[in-house]
This record gives sequence, structure tokens and C-alpha cells, in this order.
Amino acid sequence: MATWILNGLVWNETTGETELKHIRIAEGVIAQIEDAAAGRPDTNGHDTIDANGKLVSAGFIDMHVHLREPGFEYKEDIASGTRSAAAGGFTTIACMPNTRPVTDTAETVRYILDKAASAGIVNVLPYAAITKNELGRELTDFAALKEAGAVGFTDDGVGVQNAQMMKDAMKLAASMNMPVIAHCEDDSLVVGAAVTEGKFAAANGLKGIPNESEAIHVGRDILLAEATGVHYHVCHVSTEQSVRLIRHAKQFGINVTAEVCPHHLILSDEDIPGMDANWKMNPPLRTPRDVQAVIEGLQDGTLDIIVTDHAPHSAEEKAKGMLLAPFGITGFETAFPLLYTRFVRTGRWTLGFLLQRMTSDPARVFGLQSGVLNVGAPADLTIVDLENEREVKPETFASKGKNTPFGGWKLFGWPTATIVNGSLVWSEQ
Ligand SMILES: NC(=O)N[C@@H](CC(=O)O)C(=O)O
Ligand SMILES: [Zn+2]
Repeated sequence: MATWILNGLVWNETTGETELKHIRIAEGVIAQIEDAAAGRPDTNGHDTIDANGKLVSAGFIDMHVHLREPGFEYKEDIASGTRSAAAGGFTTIACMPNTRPVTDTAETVRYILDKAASAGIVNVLPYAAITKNELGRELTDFAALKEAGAVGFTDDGVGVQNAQMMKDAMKLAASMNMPVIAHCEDDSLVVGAAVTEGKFAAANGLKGIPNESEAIHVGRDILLAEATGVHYHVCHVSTEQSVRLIRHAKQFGINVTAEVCPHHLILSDEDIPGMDANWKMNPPLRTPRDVQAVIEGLQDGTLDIIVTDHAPHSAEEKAKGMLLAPFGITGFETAFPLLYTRFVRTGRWTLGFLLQRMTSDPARVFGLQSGVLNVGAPADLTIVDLENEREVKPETFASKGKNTPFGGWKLFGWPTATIVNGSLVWSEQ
């Protein structure tokens, strides 16, 4: 049994052009790709999906997400989180270990994988914690966690404060060919602030989170990565200083990669309308100068991939206000439309540039088979309507989290169908 996706607009990496194609998928892989100009293929006995000239891309890959299960199912769970991912066009996501319990044992890694297999609708890759309970005191059992299926080690949500602990983690991870993924934040420099140092903090009499609280860890960890040879991946880069350090490290051939989030590419602290916790995330929205620096970092390859840092919280939690609410915004269901509308429709990026940062680049950085639209690749595909403008309506999100600063934005580039391992798992109502 095969499925033909007819009349899909496909981006050709080699020519840099889009072309109309018919794509046959069978047994979970892309089996055949034909020029639509050659006519309609014999689809007799097979399912068909007519893409009708919409974009057909390799499914998006998001290597930094919070699914909240186990432990915080009131914020999100694996069923709702993967549905939200599929609605955003994502077919593979990597979930962070700041769950309850923290994903620091093989048992919890297996729980997530089992739950993803039974209740999830996209591919879920679990990360495991670097330290037990993410407390920074004692390393987890890396070998057991890898064996259980963890794809990398991270204490995301907090920075590893102790340099020796980070070095030990990197040495061990390097010896087993696993990446260390770092939430870069020096606690001593943050002191309970909710927004960046900058105009918004100053205007509202708030303490600010300084740029160096992030960059000091980036600099430290680059040196430790050089010393240990580990694949070191920097989470949610938000500052000019971090971009500079990563650029420099790459020039020296250090094995560092990095990610950036849509909100850090699009919003600055000067856009924050008031004391509204939907504008509170970690790292915080930085200054316009930092926004420019992360855009340039992505454009010149210093930053490798785009991730959402999908971080759902309940309405009650966010209602506590800017100072008391937890950090984080939802990301899946706005990521592609935001970036497509802001950067591709305006002519600043090619469509291919954006697609690569969300598909083939994450696959390359993390050694995944997916992320490419080639015969033989996994049939993980996303169909996107590039022409229809629609408003962001958080209340309609598949995610339990409605916490976004982008409510009411009018955007193009909405996913209409998502296919994972050859099966249609989500389509527009
Ligand atoms: N990004 C956030 O603002 N919040 C994340 C933690 C994190 O990724 O650091 C969360 O778990 O809510
Ligand atoms: Zn983080």
C-alpha cells in the first residue's frame, strides 16, 4: 500500500528553485519522486493526497521542546504536545528532561519513549539530564541513559554551575559519542530578574538579566569542549556576545553547534507591551542589537539550527504576572508562519534557507536520517499553504499552553497536513 502526494511544490536544494512534484511514499519511506510536468502517475489502488501546489517539505525537526510529561501534565502532555508539534509541521522533536521526576534515569527515558509510541503522533527523541535532579551535584548514569534511548545530555532549564562538573560530563559524553546540550546561564549573575537588562527593565524600574549571564557559560563551555573534544551544542542563543564566542570557536575548529529561537530572531525587549508574562521566557527577549546579532549569526552559519523551545505553562501560572510567572512561551504552532512571513516573504531569506535550518541542518547536527526529501529517506513530510494569511489564535492551539506573545499576529505559511513515517497524522480541519 502506497500513498501518492500529488502536485507538491518542492524546494530543490541543488538548483535553488521550487518545482512541482508527485511523491510516492510506501512502507514509511519516500519511494519515488516524479516531475509533475510528466503527467499524473498511475495511482490506481493507492491513496492520494492532492497538495494542489502547496509546499511539500521534509517534516520540520525541533531539537528543543518541553513536553512536560511526566509530572506537569496540566501544562502539556505527550499526546497534546505531539499534536501541537504536528499542527506546526514538526515530525521529529527532542524533549527536555526538566520533567517531574527529572528525566535522569533509564526508567523515565523509557517511560517517555513508551508514551510517545502509544499516545504521541510525531517522532519523540528524549534528552536525559546531565546531573541527578538537574541539581548540578552528581552526574547521571550516562551509559544507562544512552542505552535506554536518550539522544543527548542537558540540564536545560538551568545551567550547570560548576565547571569541573561540566568538564566531567563532557569527557564522559565524548567517550560515548554523545552530545552535551547546554542551557547557558550563570546563576550568580541573574539574581531573580525576569527580563533582560535594557530599555524595558529601565523604564519599569526592574532588575535586568545581563547578557554575560549567558555568554560567560558559552565561553567557559567552548574551552571545555576544546579540552574534551565533545560535541557541544548551545541552547537558545540570545546575545551578541554568545554569537561572537561561537563564531570564534568555529574558526578554531572546535566542535560546537548552536540553536536560535524564532522569538529571539523577531522580538526585542523594546517590543514588550507591558508587565505581561506572555513576554517572559528564558533567555529573555534581548535588545535590538542582540536581535540583529543572532540574525547575522544564523545567516553566516555561526548558529546552525532553529528550535522553538516550546515551553507551555498554564493560564493560572502566567496570570501571576511578569515577576512571578514561570519563564517560557509555546512555540510549535507559530514557528514556521512567523519566520516565513517575517524573513521569506519579505525577501530577506530564500525559502530554502529557512527550510534547511528547520530540516536538513538539525538532521546533520544530530545525525538523524530524516530532514531530507530524497528517495529512501523517512516519509516524514509537511504540507504548507504559503499563500493564505491567517491570524494567530492561541485559544485554537492544539497545545494546552496558550502562552504566546504572538496572539493576533497575521501570518502566512500555515501547515495543512503532516505525515510521519508514511501516515497522515494531522491535517487542517
Ligand atoms: N525557556 C523557558 O523559558 N523555559 C523552559 C526552560 C528552558 O528552556 O530554559 C521551561 O521549561 O519552561
Ligand atoms: Zn533552556
